[in-house]
Amino acid sequence: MNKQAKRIHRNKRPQENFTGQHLLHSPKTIKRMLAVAGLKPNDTVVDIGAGKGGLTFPLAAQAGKVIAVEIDATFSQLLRNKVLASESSNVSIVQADIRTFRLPTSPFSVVANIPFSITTPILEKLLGAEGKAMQKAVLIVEKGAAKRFTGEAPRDTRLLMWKMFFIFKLDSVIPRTHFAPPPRVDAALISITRRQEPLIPMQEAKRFRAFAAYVLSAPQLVVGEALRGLFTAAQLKRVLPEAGLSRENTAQEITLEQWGTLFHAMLKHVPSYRWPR
Ligand SMILES: C[S@@+](CC[C@H](N)C(=O)[O-])C[C@H]1O[C@@H](n2cnc3c(N)ncnc32)[C@H](O)[C@@H]1O
Repeated sequence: MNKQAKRIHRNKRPQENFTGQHLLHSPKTIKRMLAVAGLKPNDTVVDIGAGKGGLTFPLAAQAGKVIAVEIDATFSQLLRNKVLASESSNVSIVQADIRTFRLPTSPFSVVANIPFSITTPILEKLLGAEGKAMQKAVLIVEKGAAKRFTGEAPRDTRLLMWKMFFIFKLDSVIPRTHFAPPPRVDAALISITRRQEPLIPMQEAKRFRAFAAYVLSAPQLVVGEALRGLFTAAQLKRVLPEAGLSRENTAQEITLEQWGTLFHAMLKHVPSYRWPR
């Protein structure tokens, strides 16, 4: 190694912990997660990234069945030993990468302190087609991500699409000191609950996202203008009041319910060859 390489090597920051092994050691936070989850004795719950079982065993005391998915071989073995030593016959340990694990096909919930670095792939999995049996997720995520997911009127079309099917709520901020070792950022507890009545049909998710991208391509544009390429002037006169919008509202002000109404209006009134793709 030459001098310069040596200097770079010495100055390098400690390697980022991509497996996010920040174990939760706060009984208060665990209790709060259980309260938000509101599990019933017959429920199936998936613990993503079970670690040493800080959440797994409290979950097993409340749910019918717990599936604990953990990528780390040492943690998985430790969990198996804990299951053998305990009375928790309702816990299955699966050593796997959550990204390739097959989700249950009958109704289930998720309660987990997930590795922050794969938050998006986890949400894509849970909230997409594979997660069609997922009823509710109670998750610890990075605080910044939690604020973004639970903010009003998102401009991110994927998040907007998810919100047609799920209600996102910020529960509480969790200080980094509740984890060992503490992560570099604070965390937050969120819940994601499947809507009883989705705002748009499930099979239209992709089409909705294209519609949202079209309308939000200029978020500060007033809706009358943003929708002019799709609806005729006469249609807009009826559609906007139906959605509770005035011409002066901007595209970024459209609420979730209004998105649903506008999308339904497009399906009903606009010929399909003009739908955004
Ligand atoms: C933030 S820790 C949570 C551990 C435990 N649930 C707790 O709260 O104490 C995240 C856990 O996810 C595991 N993990 C990381 N990447 C994973 C993946 N792709 N699939 C499954 N588990 C993963 C880590 O090994 C770690 O145990």
